[in-house]
Amino acid sequence: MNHLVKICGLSTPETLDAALQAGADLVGFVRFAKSPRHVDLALGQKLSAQAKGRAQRVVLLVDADDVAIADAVEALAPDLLQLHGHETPERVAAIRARFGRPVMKVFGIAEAADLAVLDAYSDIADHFLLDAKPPPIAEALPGGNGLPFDWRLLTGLDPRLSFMLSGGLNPGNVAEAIRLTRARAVDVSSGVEIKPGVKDPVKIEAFVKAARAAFAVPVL
Ligand SMILES: O=C(O)c1ccccc1NCC(=O)[C@H](O)[C@H](O)COP(=O)(O)O
Repeated sequence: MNHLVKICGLSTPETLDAALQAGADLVGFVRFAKSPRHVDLALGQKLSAQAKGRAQRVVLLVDADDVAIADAVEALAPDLLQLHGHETPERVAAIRARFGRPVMKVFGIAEAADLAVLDAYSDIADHFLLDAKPPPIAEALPGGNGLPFDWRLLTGLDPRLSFMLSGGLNPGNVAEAIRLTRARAVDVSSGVEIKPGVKDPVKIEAFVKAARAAFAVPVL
């Protein structure tokens, strides 16, 4: 995974266009009914068609069953499935085999011990996304909470490990996050919004620019 910027939770043609114009490499569509960013199948299909050939299209699912995944794959024809729930290595392998799409498994990080589980997925998931663990309150979403985790937890990771960084990133902090973690790919949702579920084209452009500038700084 090399120098990629993903804008997640896009749900209107206008903000999707802003992400594409800004040069996002990946665009994410959330399929999780409780989310303010959830897209139904008809809207998801329309947005995905708009992004086709311009960015990698990612469908985000949370502990989805095969029927829900099949519906999303048929309607949105994603390039990548982002699994944002508690999917076991066996479940990730089964989804990958059944749906024939690369899979990005998400890991919630709050402490060093949370990184230990990555090993179990290393031969199974195509990509890792390291996100903040959701806050321990009943109404918290599994992701998209705009909360960063302590990026210093990643400094001990094997430098060959490729991962996408997310959780509370925004145009103002993404450069520091890249510098500290040496992430080669970043993902944002809340940090480019005016309020939950409402993306801001100006913030989207600023985020992509800030990430690209930070990626251009040589790693020492
Ligand atoms: O965005 C949502 O509403 C959402 C719902 C359920 C699972 C995941 C969700 N979002 C994930 C993301 O948008 C990102 O991959 C990641 O969590 C970063 O989000 P943020 O901290 O808001 O930038």
